[in-house]
Amino acid sequence: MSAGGVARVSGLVVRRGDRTVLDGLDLEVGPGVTGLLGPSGCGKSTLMRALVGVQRTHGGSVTVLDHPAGSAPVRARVGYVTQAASVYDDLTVGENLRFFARVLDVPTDRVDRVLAEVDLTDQAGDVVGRLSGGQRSRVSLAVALLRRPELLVLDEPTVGLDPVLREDLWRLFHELADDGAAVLVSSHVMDEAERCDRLLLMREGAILADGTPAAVKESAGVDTVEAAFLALVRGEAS
Ligand SMILES: Nc1ncnc2c1ncn2[C@@H]1O[C@H](COP(=O)(O)OP(=O)(O)OP(=O)(O)O)[C@@H](O)[C@H]1O
Repeated sequence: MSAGGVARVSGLVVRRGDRTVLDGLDLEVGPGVTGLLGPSGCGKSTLMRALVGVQRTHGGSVTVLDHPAGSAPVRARVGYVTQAASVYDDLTVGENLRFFARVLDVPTDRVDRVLAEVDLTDQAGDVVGRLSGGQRSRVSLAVALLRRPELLVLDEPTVGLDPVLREDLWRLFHELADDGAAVLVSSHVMDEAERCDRLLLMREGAILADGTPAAVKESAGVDTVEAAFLALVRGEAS
């Protein structure tokens, strides 16, 4: 693995139903905030599931922190937040966090720290079922942060959030990356691209571009990441 590499995908093949979603994909994920951007259905969630070791694969390999993805030595070192909130609606925010801290064998004094990180300290006594969508997704994120993951995989964490909350979350992703985590964030909206240290532009299971937002725009000779994506797609078609 190259210096700083946290996850490495090599020749990955994944079929879902009768469709080959990933067909020999190669990439590495390192420290910093990496954005995985591409249209709905291009395979972002499938790739993320493979990185955390919950996706059946049909070829190639996925290595995380020098171990096979999903294997016992890395499970506690990887955090994964899906699009569906995975917390208990009938418990309060604090009760959820304390419950998961016990299940995950994390000292319960981490709970206050992660609630502050996701800006939910004031909601600690609120029942999750009565929170807004953005607050609920931050509870799931707080659970994922309990074990201080070295690789944090976030599947469309900003969908449906208002601009202020999106801004706050992106700031948090960068703070986590500054603390040393590799943060992989998927999105199907290109306007999130500028917030990433590195971009992976994906289409139909393939990586079209890999680089900083500035480099991706410059190599396509355009001003926005969206225009770069379109130029790359047109270039492929011609
Ligand atoms: N459970 C499933 N069974 C069969 N095919 C599936 C299943 N889940 C996803 N797929 C197919 O796999 C392909 C990739 O889906 P995936 O969820 O990885 O895309 P995505 O880029 O994450 O999309 P989105 O942005 O909408 O979440 C899609 O064509 C989808 O139809």
